[in-house]
Amino acid sequence: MTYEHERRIAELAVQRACLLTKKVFHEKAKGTLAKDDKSPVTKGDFGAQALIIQAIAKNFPNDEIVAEEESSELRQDAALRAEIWDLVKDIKLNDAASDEVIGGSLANEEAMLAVIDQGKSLGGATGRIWALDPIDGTKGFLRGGQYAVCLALIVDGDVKVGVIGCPNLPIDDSEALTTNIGSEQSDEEGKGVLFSVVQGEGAVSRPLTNAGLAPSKPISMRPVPDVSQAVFCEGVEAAHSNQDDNASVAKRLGITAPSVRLDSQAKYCSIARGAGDIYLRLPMKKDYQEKIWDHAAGDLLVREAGGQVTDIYGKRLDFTKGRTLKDNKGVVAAPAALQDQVIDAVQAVLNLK
Ligand SMILES: Nc1ncnc2c1ncn2[C@@H]1O[C@H](COP(=O)(O)O)[C@@H](O)[C@H]1OP(=O)(O)O
Ligand SMILES: [Mg+2]
Ligand SMILES: [Mg+2]
Ligand SMILES: [Mg+2]
Repeated sequence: MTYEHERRIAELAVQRACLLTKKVFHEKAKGTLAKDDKSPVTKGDFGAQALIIQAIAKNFPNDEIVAEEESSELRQDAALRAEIWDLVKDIKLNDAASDEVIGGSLANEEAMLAVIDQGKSLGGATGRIWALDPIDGTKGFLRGGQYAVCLALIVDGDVKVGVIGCPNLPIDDSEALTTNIGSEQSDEEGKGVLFSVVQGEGAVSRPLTNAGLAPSKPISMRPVPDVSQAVFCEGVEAAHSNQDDNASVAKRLGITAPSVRLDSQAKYCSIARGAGDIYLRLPMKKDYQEKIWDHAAGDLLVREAGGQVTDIYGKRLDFTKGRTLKDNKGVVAAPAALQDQVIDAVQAVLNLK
């Protein structure tokens, strides 16, 4: 089937990167730095980016990569660089055949820095471009909450493949509906899900493992007969989306259940498997441009699971504009049958009509 090879490489690469992020998650010192925009980056972000780009470069050497991180801070910090190299050089899938297809050890620290910097593509409307967020929700990762390792393949501006690893999400879909997954200390038994999707082939999930891929099962959004019965998801960080506006939209729709707050693209994953129904990300700042690596995989996952994903104007997310979604504002994702109603409420709350 189309893109099956890309999907498998992406799944294995994300699964292996999750072994590294889980290791860092349990370490007290996560090697946190503040980037120019004040957002945090950790050993986990750099290490996961190196491992995933290595797998893409080995299998698809002509593809471009738009990735969140770059190596300049590490080039000035020998101690941190050595700590990351220590992690990266030892992480392997516990299944030789699986590790082989994404493996081939990096030679040394310098090779690791070079591979991290292969993620500097400017993106755009043509060609094969991977969008990589090695840790989405770094603040959640540092808080002990949800985070996700996210990878998507965009071909001529269209998302074809999406893979998201969520080490702290419950494996059991229904448990996810009843537990306050946003604030729970996690990463124990029963946690860790790998989501994947290919355009036209549907969305699936499987437990994350430390070896080869576990068997997958199809996932879909759950039917919501009446919008007032919907559960909505939103981010934990109040600076990333307008929680007051999100609440006003919910109220307008007659939704009384409290929101489920969780960091990262785990929100797209949750609604795609029926653990919640609507994802609202109403803008905080007029000038913030969402990044393609924060949405590409989740966008396709939700659409293939029976949903629609648009911005606050009801426009599909446009991945042809470079590294950011500069022609979109905010994100609204819902079951296809409810999307118009939700967009109407969003536009009323934001005075857009
Ligand atoms: N002002 C902002 N508005 C929307 N998203 C933001 C803003 N600042 C940072 N982000 C991004 O939101 C994502 C996390 O979303 P959520 O809060 O839903 O988990 C991160 O990728 C984060 O980027 P960064 O990686 O630079 O921190
Ligand atoms: Mg992110
Ligand atoms: Mg990130
Ligand atoms: Mg970040």
